[in-house]
Amino acid sequence: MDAPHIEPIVEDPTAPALAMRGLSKHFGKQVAVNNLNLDVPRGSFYGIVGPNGAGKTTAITMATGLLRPSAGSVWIDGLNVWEGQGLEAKQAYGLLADDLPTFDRLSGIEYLQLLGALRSMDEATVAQRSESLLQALDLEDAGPKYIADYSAGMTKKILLAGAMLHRPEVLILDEPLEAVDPVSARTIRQMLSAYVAAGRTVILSSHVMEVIEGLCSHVAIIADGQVRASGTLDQVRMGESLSETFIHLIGARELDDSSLGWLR
Ligand SMILES: Nc1ncnc2c1ncn2[C@@H]1O[C@H](COP(=O)(O)OP(=O)(O)OP(=O)(O)O)[C@@H](O)[C@H]1O
Repeated sequence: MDAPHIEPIVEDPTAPALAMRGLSKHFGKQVAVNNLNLDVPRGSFYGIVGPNGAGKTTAITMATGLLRPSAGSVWIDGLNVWEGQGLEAKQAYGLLADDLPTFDRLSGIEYLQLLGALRSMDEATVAQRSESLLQALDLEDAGPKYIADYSAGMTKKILLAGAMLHRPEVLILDEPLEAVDPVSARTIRQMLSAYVAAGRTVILSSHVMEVIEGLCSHVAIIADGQVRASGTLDQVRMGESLSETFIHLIGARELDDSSLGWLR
């Protein structure tokens, strides 16, 4: 296999939609993210993949100002997240991640109203956008109900609606299609593609290579807290499927049949 493509980072970190420079995170002796450098070009649909424990969630959490890095800097939409522009940066992105608070005792509609108020949006715009998002995501009936009573897929969809409500420049989504039924998944794919077509940036992390290959223009493979390959989908795949590239880069592990003989 040829050397993997790693797209060089640009000189001006305010130019990309998201720029990570020398980003590191240590949890005691555990190095979760290790001097990570990555640019997400504006207007791209950017996939982030990597094995379990690669550091994807930690990097995203630091990039969005929710977890302080041990070292390094992050710019979102040209705004320095950790050095003085964190509040402005929070207006510039929308985030869907598993451990976000969902305010279970609010209904879906109230949750969107709360987010709208926190983002200083006017009520009429919030109402109009909420209605169209709930309709598109097949949550019309669920809208007045407590989020505590939502299924996993419904919760994912209301979090997605919340991330999109203020029409951010950069949408960052950790496994947005997980637990979502195929009809809703198709709608979400169409919504995200339209979002990118309108000139905004979507960053998506997923373990499902077909999702990344079907949607993304660019991809980064992350392992051990570092970028192992990055660039356009074709630059990274180098004529293979993304799944094959991933396995070549990360290394396949063969099942040790003898130690699992008891399963038979
Ligand atoms: N709060 C924490 N305390 C200690 N270690 C942590 C913490 N959060 C993450 N880690 C460790 O950091 C490493 C990276 O974890 P992270 O959740 O970022 O990986 P990931 O790529 O998102 O994995 P997955 O694909 O399984 O979601 C792992 O080894 C994990 O155990």
